[in-house]
Amino acid sequence: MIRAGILGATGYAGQQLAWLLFRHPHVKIHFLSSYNHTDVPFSQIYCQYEGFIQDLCIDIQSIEEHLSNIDILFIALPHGKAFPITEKALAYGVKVVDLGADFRLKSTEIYKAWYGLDHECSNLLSSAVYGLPEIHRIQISQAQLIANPGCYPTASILALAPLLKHRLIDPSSVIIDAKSGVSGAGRSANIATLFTECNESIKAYGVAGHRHTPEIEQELSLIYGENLHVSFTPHLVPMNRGILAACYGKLLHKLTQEELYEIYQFFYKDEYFIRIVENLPETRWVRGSNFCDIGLRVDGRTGRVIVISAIDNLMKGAASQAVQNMNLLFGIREIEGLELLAMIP
Ligand SMILES: NC(=O)C1=CN([C@@H]2O[C@H](COP(=O)(O)OP(=O)(O)OC[C@H]3O[C@@H](n4cnc5c(N)ncnc54)[C@H](OP(=O)(O)O)[C@@H]3O)[C@@H](O)[C@H]2O)C=CC1
Ligand SMILES: CC(=O)N[C@@H](CCC(=O)OP(=O)(O)O)C(=O)O
Repeated sequence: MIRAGILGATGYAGQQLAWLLFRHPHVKIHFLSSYNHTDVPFSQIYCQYEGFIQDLCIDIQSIEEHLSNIDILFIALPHGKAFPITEKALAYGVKVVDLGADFRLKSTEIYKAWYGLDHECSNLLSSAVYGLPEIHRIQISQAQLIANPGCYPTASILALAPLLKHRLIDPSSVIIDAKSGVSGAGRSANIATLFTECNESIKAYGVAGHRHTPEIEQELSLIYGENLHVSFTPHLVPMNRGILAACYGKLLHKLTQEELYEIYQFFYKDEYFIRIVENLPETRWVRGSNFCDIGLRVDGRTGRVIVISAIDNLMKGAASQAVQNMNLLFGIREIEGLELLAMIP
């Protein structure tokens, strides 16, 4: 059995991960940790797990003494909180999957510019692998430290990768217009995510400055083979879960929709979790699952292609992608524990 610990299990991403690991046939949860709910049963914080996950949440400060008893540590903490514990866990030979952003960006200057924090573990950045299995599968399987991607970057990169890999669009023309459910903002109290502040309303935020922009650019530049910039605008929509990304690019050659569908189907032909769909994706079709659904349309009038992708931000955008990465790290079936997950329309 793989012995796992979760730091930040009481957050939205952490609790979703706890449930996936609890049901995983090869995993035993060794500890769940919390910042504000120490010694409280997990099932009292998330009552849907009553009768299943009864563990007491341990104090985040005390987890060092548990490192010798686990094989993998999942970190689901706010940005800037993963540094010291990651170093300690790796020193114990524990594999680490960080669901936050602390190891996603390869440049410490870019991290500082977008997160406003000094990077405390620049020595680990060259060995950290960006955990998007459909793009970096081999590197993930050989890594010790995985930087689990952000939710918007997961949806955006998967939607645009075939177009940029095959150089089918002008890289300077890329626009990503994305919408997220409110759980993407986490469980901590925040006026912007109060029911009355975001129900029955849609708003753009982080315009021309959202911190997922450099993450998307870093990964799309790698795929394209040259540095590129994107315009990325996220929106908060009044639903609990889900991300829908509409990605635009100017086609460099005349291609029909059918030809582009064939290119996408071939690009993702071996990917269980990517579904290329004729009907445009909707968040309800991927809710509770690790799927990323992708559909597209060619606008012959403007010469643009519009690719739409949908994921569940707490699943493929966070927890189930972390499990997919763990499966690769331990050489077990990539879809183990992730197939037939409830899809709740
Ligand atoms: N929500 C999402 O859709 C996604 C989230 N992520 C990333 O996952 C990580 C967790 O996000 P999410 O679950 O949404 O966040 P939440 O705010 O819901 O949870 C944060 C967790 O961290 C703990 N915590 C809060 N403050 C501190 C602190 N100062 N020091 C140590 N621990 C602290 C909380 O403990 P307590 O409950 O006891 O307060 C809780 O367990 C973040 O890095 C986020 O960016 C990534 C992709 C998607
Ligand atoms: C709706 C909402 O607020 N979403 C979050 C993104 C959540 C995510 O993917 O997070 P990390 O990069 O923080 O891990 C945001 O825009 O900041």
